[in-house]
Amino acid sequence: MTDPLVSAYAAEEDQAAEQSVRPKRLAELIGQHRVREQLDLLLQSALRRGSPPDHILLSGPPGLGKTTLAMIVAAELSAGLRMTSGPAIERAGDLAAVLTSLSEGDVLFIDEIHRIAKPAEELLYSAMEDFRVDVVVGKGPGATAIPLDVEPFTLVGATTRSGLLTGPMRDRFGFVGQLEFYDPDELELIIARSARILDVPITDEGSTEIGRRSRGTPRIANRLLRRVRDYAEVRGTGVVDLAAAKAALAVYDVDELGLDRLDRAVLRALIRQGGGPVGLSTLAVAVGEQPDTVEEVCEPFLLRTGLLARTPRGRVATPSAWRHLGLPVPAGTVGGGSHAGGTSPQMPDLFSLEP
Ligand SMILES: Nc1ncnc2c1ncn2[C@@H]1O[C@H](COP(=O)(O)OP(=O)(O)OP(=O)(O)O)[C@@H](O)[C@H]1O
Ligand SMILES: [Mg+2]
Repeated sequence: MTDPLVSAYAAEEDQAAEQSVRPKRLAELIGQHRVREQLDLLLQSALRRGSPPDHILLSGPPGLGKTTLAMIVAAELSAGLRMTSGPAIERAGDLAAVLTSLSEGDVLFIDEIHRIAKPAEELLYSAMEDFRVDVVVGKGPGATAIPLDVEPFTLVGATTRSGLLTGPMRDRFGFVGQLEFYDPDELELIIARSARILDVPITDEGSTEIGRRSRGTPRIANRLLRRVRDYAEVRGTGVVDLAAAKAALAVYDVDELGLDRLDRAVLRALIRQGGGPVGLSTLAVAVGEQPDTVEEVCEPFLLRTGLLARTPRGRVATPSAWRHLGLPVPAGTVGGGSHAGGTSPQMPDLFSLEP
């Protein structure tokens, strides 16, 4: 099972806690400079023209700010916001009801848009392109399609798996923003900001330590801040400082790189196979998880930190992975010439062990 403490997926506790610390405007957003700049241009020009901007697709691993950005888009446009998700739209009729009730200029946010049902997806195409939907009334030979107008709106779609989107769907977005993992210093700023909002006393060393162990993910950073605060209140001085951060993160089994139990299990499974290559489905079985979770949540971060590499024949553990787990790097096994092309297994850690 995914470790609830460092999992990038939102737990129930997060949902309430996240509301208060969510940045509300583009200017408040920390990090994601590229997407922020691109969105700023898109929204400013739409505001000047006085018409809704192109449809926006946001993609990236869980917890990096897709929902936050969707809310920001609506706020920057001073537009109404409707929120739904792919899995919630089971029938085309569900979607038609949402679409025809939109007001001019509204932002419609569809989370997990890659999981929308096929008939609904096709309805969405015509709504996105022509602001029109055909609603089928009746069944069998007597069924008729009634064309209905949809007010001009902006769709903001979010996906953790842009690779799963169909071509026609992807083509209908005028802007695709790819969210990236955050650097430790950006996470440090996010933690300091959240601490201010939550009225948690914190030192610079405290936010640095939590930031570099937050797995590149603001959701995890905010969650670890709450856990270290608990520790500081119960066993420490009440201040989130370096000592409290180190002690609390040890209690919660968050390692030096912020890897969670599943990340470590993946690395161990690879290493048990001599470092790989191991195929995704075999790897998923070995760690008792869904292949989707391994691919969506674990791999992006392990790739980013240079602990895992993808090769045409499967996933391999890099020498950094062996070292991270405290194991000697076997000569010639990993880091040898076993996989052609791709990333060099010798590449340095992007997140080094030292701050
Ligand atoms: N750039 C940022 N600056 C400050 N805080 C951020 C930023 N991005 C995200 N956060 C915080 O991280 C939390 C998670 O972000 P959000 O819910 O937007 O992630 P998500 O990408 O939608 O995740 P999921 O894929 O699970 O839906 C938010 O509560 C927000 O407070
Ligand atoms: Mg979200």
